[in-house]
Amino acid sequence: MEAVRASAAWVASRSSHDNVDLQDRPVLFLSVVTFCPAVSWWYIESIACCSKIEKVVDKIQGNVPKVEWDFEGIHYFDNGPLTVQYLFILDALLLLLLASLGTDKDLSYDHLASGLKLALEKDKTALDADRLKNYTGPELRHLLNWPRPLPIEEERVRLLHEVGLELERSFGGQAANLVKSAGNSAATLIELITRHFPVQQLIGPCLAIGLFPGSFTLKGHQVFLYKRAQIFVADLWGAFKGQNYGEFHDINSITIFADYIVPAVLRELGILKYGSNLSCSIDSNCEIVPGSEEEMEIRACSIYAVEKMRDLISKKFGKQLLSIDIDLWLWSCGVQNMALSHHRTLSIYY
Ligand SMILES: Nc1nc2c(c(CN[C@H]3C=C[C@H](O)[C@@H]3O)cn2[C@@H]2O[C@H](COP(=O)(O)O)[C@@H](O)[C@H]2O)c(=O)[nH]1
Repeated sequence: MEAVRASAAWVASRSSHDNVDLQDRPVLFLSVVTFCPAVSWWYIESIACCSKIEKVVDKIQGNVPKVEWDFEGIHYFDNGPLTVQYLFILDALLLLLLASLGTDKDLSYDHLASGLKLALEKDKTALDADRLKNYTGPELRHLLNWPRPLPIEEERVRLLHEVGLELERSFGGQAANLVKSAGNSAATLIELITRHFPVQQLIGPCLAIGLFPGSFTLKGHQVFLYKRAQIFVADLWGAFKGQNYGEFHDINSITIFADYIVPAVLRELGILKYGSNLSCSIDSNCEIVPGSEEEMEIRACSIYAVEKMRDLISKKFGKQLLSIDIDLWLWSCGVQNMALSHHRTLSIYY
């Protein structure tokens, strides 16, 4: 997504040393980097890259370990439209709740993925649009086999209703039709998702747009992350192995999905370096305010760093990697490292 790349580069270019330092950050060009992607990238490309990113790229010799989609064995897959419906609902429900401020993790990604899988195995109509429109909180709990009220249950139920309604209104009730109408273009699919599933909400200082939230405003600039919508595309690509519903001619336009895990892995690798205040907040589990400069910088610099890594791998080793593959590698490392210290933001817009 060019919009994601350009805005991540813009945030990276103006990120303060006090928060996130990328070492090869284009600080000098702060005032000239604009939203015009061509201009942004020209300036950023002119930065000599002799940083930690290069060291990491050299160390792995441009070889990113291949991580298979569903390496955890928790997703539903039947090679057809029901899988598309499943992935769409799963990604719509990925309201991250950083459990963070508290102690234990409530309803993790694994719970959601395997809960919905089990529900579909029991009843193939469980995710039909007319059912989605009518679920109540307790019914959703039952569907997910979750013993107590879900975290932010009302919000999840509201989102399910919206998904059901819009799928019915515009796509004959089927997420597979939404995917078909994108004509094998990842960028078009993301555009369709953010256009058809809009919800405007003001949270803290930032405006999050979309049931699949796409953009945030930072100092008057729109910053695009498209995390969940891009994850949906990546899930289709991974599940269907680039065929059928997973065939996208522009899959290389997808960036990483800026969550809280990938930045923590990049920090561990030394690619992201946080200033002392931010380091201190993260290491002592303090909340990072949603929509704050710190949060945006952490997420956008992660996108920028991985794009840089990808470019370097291409230049030095002649390999064209997808950001999706780098993301899955980093993410899978992160989820397996329980001791990883990550930023904690209490937000449903992840
Ligand atoms: N960057 C990135 N972030 C990802 C994923 C995935 C799942 N990808 C699937 C695709 C193939 C594999 O087999 C994976 O299962 C989830 N997440 C995010 O992690 C968070 C987990 O929250 P919690 O469990 O509550 O702590 C949540 O924000 C969720 O949105 C990914 O791939 N990359």
